[in-house]
Amino acid sequence: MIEISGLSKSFGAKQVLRGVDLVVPSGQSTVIIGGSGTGKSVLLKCILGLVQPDGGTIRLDGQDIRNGARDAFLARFGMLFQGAALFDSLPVWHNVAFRLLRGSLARPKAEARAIALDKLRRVGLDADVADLFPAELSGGMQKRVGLARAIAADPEIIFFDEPTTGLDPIMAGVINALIREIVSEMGATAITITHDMSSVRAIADRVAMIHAGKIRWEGPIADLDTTPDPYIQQFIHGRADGPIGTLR
Ligand SMILES: Nc1ncnc2c1ncn2[C@@H]1O[C@H](COP(=O)(O)OP(=O)(O)OP(=O)(O)O)[C@@H](O)[C@H]1O
Repeated sequence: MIEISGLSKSFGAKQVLRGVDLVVPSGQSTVIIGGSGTGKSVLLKCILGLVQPDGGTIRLDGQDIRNGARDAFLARFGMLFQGAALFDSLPVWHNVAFRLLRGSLARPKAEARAIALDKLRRVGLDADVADLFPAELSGGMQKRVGLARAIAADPEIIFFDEPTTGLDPIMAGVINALIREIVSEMGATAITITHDMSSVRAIADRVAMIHAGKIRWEGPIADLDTTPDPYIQQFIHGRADGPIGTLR
């Protein structure tokens, strides 16, 4: 379980997070929604320790993330970055096995390759893709490779940052279904940032909306459509009129 309480972060005069309180239950898929620039990525970066918050606490299984070994902490996470973020100069299998070839998770090369091939198979890619370079793959295939990389070390917690951006609706559906399957199969805790409402519905057990630096609404996906919260209603229906200003 990840417990975030009173998290705040400013950049210069700009207050991005103003006291975020959120509990992310283990083994469930939580999706974070909110307008552009509301601090969704900053929140994830705070959890990963890539951005230092100004105030508040983040606990993982009861322990403050500032205490304890950094390497061991990061080894528990997997991450699918926006745009897949593959290394162009490395073949696909090497991209997937990246974290298995160095650091605390290092394995012998042959074993790392075998794991990479297994994870590629898991996301629907054949072994003949393993020795290609990322530039030789379509955007959807690159996303799958990014997904295989995110699960390569069997992480307990996986972050998906806008997993369907740039994909056609069918490929987006395939990636959503894969994410859902992987999370259920691995029993992993997932946190996804997305603007894509069909992704929210396909992936989420729980939804949290961030607005004006705080969690505006949080609840099970089944309550999303029926909540009277005007911010949620405006957001999920994509209305220009409502309490969320459109001049940003
Ligand atoms: N390192 C940084 N230095 C200065 N400002 C930053 C930094 N990182 C983020 N910000 C600012 O914090 C705000 C929130 O950014 P963030 O990337 O978290 O938004 P987001 O909700 O993920 O947006 P989007 O949905 O468009 O990706 C933005 O105004 C951004 O400019």
